[in-house]
Amino acid sequence: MTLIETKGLSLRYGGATVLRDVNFSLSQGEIVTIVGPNGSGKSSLLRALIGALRPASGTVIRKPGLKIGYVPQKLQIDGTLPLTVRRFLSLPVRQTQTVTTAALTQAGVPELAQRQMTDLSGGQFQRVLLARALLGSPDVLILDEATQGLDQPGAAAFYRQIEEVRQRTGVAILMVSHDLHVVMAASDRVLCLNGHVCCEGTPEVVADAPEYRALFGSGTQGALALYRHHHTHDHDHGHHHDHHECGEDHNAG
Ligand SMILES: Nc1ncnc2c1ncn2[C@@H]1O[C@H](COP(=O)(O)OP(=O)(O)OP(=O)(O)O)[C@@H](O)[C@H]1O
Repeated sequence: MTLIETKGLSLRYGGATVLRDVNFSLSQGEIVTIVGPNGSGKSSLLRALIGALRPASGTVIRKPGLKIGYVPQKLQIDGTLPLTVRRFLSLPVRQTQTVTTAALTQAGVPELAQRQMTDLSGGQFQRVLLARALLGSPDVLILDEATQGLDQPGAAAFYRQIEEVRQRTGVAILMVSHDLHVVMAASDRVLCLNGHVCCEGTPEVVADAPEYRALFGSGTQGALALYRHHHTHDHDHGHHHDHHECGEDHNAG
């Protein structure tokens, strides 16, 4: 079932078009990653999908009643305020202990409930943000560079947790990431942006695409083989592995 879809979506800030003609869809249970160089329109696409940015042309279609959980890149917490993890999860909407415990368990960190937010490591903090996004059982989880600042094992562990959540709950996951190696391995489908959709498909197809290699080089191939784990499920989304010509100037190499 399609949860979110864009048709011919173009986005503009003032007179500048930052993304044009994006046809994209996210189905139930899918993990899709958006990659692309800095300024290629990744965050703008996320903002359009959650309704925070109006299309210049084209449409965004969300399934009626769609619930979206959002994991931001970072969140500033006032270091002078004592705030336990459990209380943080109860802001701004009060949650029962059962609900917060369940969310923390899903995020893989049930033991953190009584800890102070300011005492958490980067990886633990991101797990708590994940738990917060899972409150209310979303249909879609959107993560905007949620592993920024984590080392590679930390990022890999975070993505494994996401995969586990997906398997347990069937939530669809859309993420923006610069951790190309890890992300490619954790995704069903990758969307490579550069002001438009450069290429799209399974991680293997995208890593092989000349458009992707022009942007990122060919170094991800080996890492991909190393990190790739096998999904036992099978999705039939009917997506094509599209390759488009990249009109932008590539920063080759
Ligand atoms: N509020 C804004 N007003 C004007 N221009 C903006 C605004 N937000 C983003 N842009 C521009 O739109 C383009 C796309 O930005 P966006 O943040 O979507 O890229 P990105 O792919 O997420 O980049 P990064 O990887 O650096 O986070 C950039 O050229 C950026 O400068």
